[in-house]
Amino acid sequence: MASLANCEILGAVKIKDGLFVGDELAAQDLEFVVANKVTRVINCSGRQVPNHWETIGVAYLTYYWLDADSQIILDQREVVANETFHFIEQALEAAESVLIHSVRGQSRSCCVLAAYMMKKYSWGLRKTMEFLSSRRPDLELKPSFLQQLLSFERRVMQQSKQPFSLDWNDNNFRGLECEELLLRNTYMNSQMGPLAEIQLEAPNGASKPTRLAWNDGGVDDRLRLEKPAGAAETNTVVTQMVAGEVWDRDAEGRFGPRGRWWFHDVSGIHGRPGGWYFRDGQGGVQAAEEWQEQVEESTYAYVLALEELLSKMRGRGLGSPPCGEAFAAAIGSTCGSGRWAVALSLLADLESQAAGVGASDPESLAQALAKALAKALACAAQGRRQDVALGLLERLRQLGRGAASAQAYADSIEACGRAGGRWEEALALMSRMRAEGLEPTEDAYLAMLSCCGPQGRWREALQILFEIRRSGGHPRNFAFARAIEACGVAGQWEISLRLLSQAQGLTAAGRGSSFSIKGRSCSRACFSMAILACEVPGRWEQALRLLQDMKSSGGFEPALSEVGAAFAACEAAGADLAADALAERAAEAAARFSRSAGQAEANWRLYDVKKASQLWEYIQRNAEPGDLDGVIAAVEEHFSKVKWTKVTGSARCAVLERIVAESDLPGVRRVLECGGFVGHSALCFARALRRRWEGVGHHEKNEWRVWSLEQHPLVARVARQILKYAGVLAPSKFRAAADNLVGSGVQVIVGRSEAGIKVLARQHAGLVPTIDLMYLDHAQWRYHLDVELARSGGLLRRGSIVVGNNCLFPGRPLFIGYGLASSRAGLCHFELVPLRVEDLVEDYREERSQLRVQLEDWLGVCILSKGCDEEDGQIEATTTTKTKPKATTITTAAPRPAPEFWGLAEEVQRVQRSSQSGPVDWEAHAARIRTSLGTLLQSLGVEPNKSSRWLQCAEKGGCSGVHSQVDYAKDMRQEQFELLLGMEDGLFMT
Ligand SMILES: C[S@@+](CC[C@H](N)C(=O)[O-])C[C@H]1O[C@@H](n2cnc3c(N)ncnc32)[C@H](O)[C@@H]1O
Repeated sequence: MASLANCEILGAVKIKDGLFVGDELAAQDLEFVVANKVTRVINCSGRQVPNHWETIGVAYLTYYWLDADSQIILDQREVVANETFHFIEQALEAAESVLIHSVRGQSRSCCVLAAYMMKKYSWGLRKTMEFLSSRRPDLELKPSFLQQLLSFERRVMQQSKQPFSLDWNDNNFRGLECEELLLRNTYMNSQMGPLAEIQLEAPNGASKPTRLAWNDGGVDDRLRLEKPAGAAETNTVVTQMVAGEVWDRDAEGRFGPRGRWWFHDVSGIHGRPGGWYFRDGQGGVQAAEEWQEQVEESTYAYVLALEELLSKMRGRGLGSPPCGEAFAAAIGSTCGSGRWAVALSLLADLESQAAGVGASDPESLAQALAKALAKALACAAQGRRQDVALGLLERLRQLGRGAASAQAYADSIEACGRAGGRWEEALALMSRMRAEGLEPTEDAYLAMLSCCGPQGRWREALQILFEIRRSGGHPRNFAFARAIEACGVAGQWEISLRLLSQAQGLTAAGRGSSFSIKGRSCSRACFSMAILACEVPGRWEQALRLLQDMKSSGGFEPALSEVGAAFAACEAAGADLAADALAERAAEAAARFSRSAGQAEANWRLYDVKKASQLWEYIQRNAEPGDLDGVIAAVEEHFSKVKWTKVTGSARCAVLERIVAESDLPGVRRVLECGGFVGHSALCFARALRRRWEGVGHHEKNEWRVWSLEQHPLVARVARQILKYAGVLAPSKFRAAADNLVGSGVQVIVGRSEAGIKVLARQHAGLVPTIDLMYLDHAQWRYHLDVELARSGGLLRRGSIVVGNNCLFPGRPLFIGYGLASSRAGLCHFELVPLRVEDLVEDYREERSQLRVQLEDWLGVCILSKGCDEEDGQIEATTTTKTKPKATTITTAAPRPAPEFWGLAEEVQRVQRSSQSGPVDWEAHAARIRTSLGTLLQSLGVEPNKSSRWLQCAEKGGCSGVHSQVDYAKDMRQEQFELLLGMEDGLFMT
């Protein structure tokens, strides 16, 4: 008999009297609505399905949710749960009916329905889902909705005054109200029928009888369980059969109760042998290492399965080795999927078992614990959780008997690197490892080099190359690439080039490396790092030659970063010689090169260049030359009405201009911006600076300046054209340094921000700090690092203001973490300025079409309380000249973002990366990051400052012109980021 689970259910399904759940067909079925007296509808898919019957008086509660894992349905404050609950109850009290629908009626709507049932009857989630799936066997809740329901269950249980019913057989059903009793009986009856059978189909479609096949034939042969026969074969049929209480997907991917245990006849999933198996009392087999794969999709199933496994293990006293091993594997898979809290509690559990008196096999428990700790440590390193990793290493050391192995140290060193190049701690680990009699492995050396490279620790990096050789090994390309990077960052370009030729010899000898750096092969990375090493010192001839070698001898097509760095090297040389002609020639050389490199063209982000050029044409058509206000208005009009471009936008610029206008004395006169793009923010700075300084006092004192750093040479060229058209481009022979002002204006510096800052700092050496306002609007990883570069390079003073854009959307968690850490260290005052901005994002449904959304963003504002102009033990003087004031550099360790911020940064990175290759659901991302950052900040007692002094711009009319009002987030319900599609232009500011 075909199981009901195989049926496709169309239309509405009755859950109980007066309550229906359905799909889009049900939503438009007037006959159904009238026949069932449906007077209220909860539309969970307002974007996809219109409110069909509003016009005939049906009341709607509409939500614009996506059927996506990132969608928040059940918010922590229970706004949605309460709203829907009362909406349903009101209809039922009036003996009318309610339809809850989405597009397919299987996920969003069922999530709302489940929350209602749980609240109404005080049922646990499992029981509710069992009931719902008896009514709607094709239930297919998104895993994250289940997770939200799980949290909802916890909250409701805490608040509930009456006991929760978790099971159909709990004893309190006798006292049930008539309605609930009816539901119980309905459910029990449904279990007598065909639903009890779960039929699985073999891949060829033929029905396959369920069968348990133990790989060891039931003889408890661990070896055969570990590596079953046929494990190497691909496409081996995996029979998954269930009996009991665990919820999971079936072979067709349907979610439902699949019994009390998973039984895998695992003879290799896609050719991948299974791992450790846990054999339960009834002879079931749990492939613990397969968990992650199996349950990634379903956190709920995961947690249930884990609980089940644990209680079984506890029941059995964890006595036998397979249990301990399975425990270790479970911890590994838990950490691997980022469920730290679960993993750490598992570890604590295992530790207390191991420490317990009378464990039946303490030796194997200790081994299992060591294995679990090591596994968790490796996962912590991958997850950039240095804090967790070092804690775990310590616990391994305490276990003794070599538990803290060389690999554990290597993983810990890697964690230091991944958590932001914490090379000092990594070095300390290296020495401790040696002190404990452990020889560093190749992994440890490579991890150490990964710490040193980005931090410019070139001496340490060379020392490691030397040690690898001394220990009889051969440094591979990976090691060379990192060492070349370290030398480059430290300005040792000549050593970088020498190392590159050694690495090339290595590749020629066939001793390269299979590793990769940022997705590129290491031999390619060696070239890349060497070209970057030429950027700051302006070694443009070498850079261009390397580009050629890279292609001719390496066979690699240069990408944007490499061509851009060569270009910037040319520009830096041009700037040094104050010769436009040279810069022009260098620019041509780089552009010619990019034209000849097919792949480079693709990587050149021509899309950005095209948009920038379109904007430039629009400005020429719509603004007069020399009319700064007119040019800014044209940029903003183009942004809001014609095409979205990644400019700062007027709401944010209003705040920036206000900062320039109203900053405390001595005031903002010199601005450094990272990420100039077409110069929109630079234009706004120029306008505010002009207003503040021009016409004030003696003309020499009126000068102001903006340095705009932009890595994309072709975009930077467009920016120069626009700035020139607006009449604010600095004269061409304008020196970058601040000591020799010869007029006000904006100077565009081409190249990576870190290079630009170093060039400025070098030219500026020996002078008082000059940057009054630093604006960060480029790559998220660079925000805090560039502030530190500017600070340590002597560019920032006490009272300098640093503003980071996009802190909430798309998110700059590291900058927030850095701001908070600096503020705690007494180095600055930090605040988050909330803004409600309208943005256009590309619609994920129709590629390249645009979606207008209103969303919240935060500007992170740091006001330095200590600059590099201050004498205090942390600062050392470097140079003094007769005519110039003392210059200083800071030698203290930079404040670092706390580890929790790194995970969020990864998340932002993932989304930004995927937006480069395809459409992204930005609204869902906005909602997710709002929740995660909000929760994190709440735990730190921080919240955006709604009464920030920088916010009242529009109200005061302080920043005239095109700005519309800055309306900041007051009502957090609005954070659902409703679509403003269909709203009239001009209603919201841009
Ligand atoms: C959001 S746009 C800046 C918008 C600009 N502030 C405005 O209002 O028009 C970011 C720009 O940063 C540039 N960028 C990204 N990473 C950079 C880096 N490390 N150094 C310099 N520029 C960078 C990108 O090429 C891009 O043009």
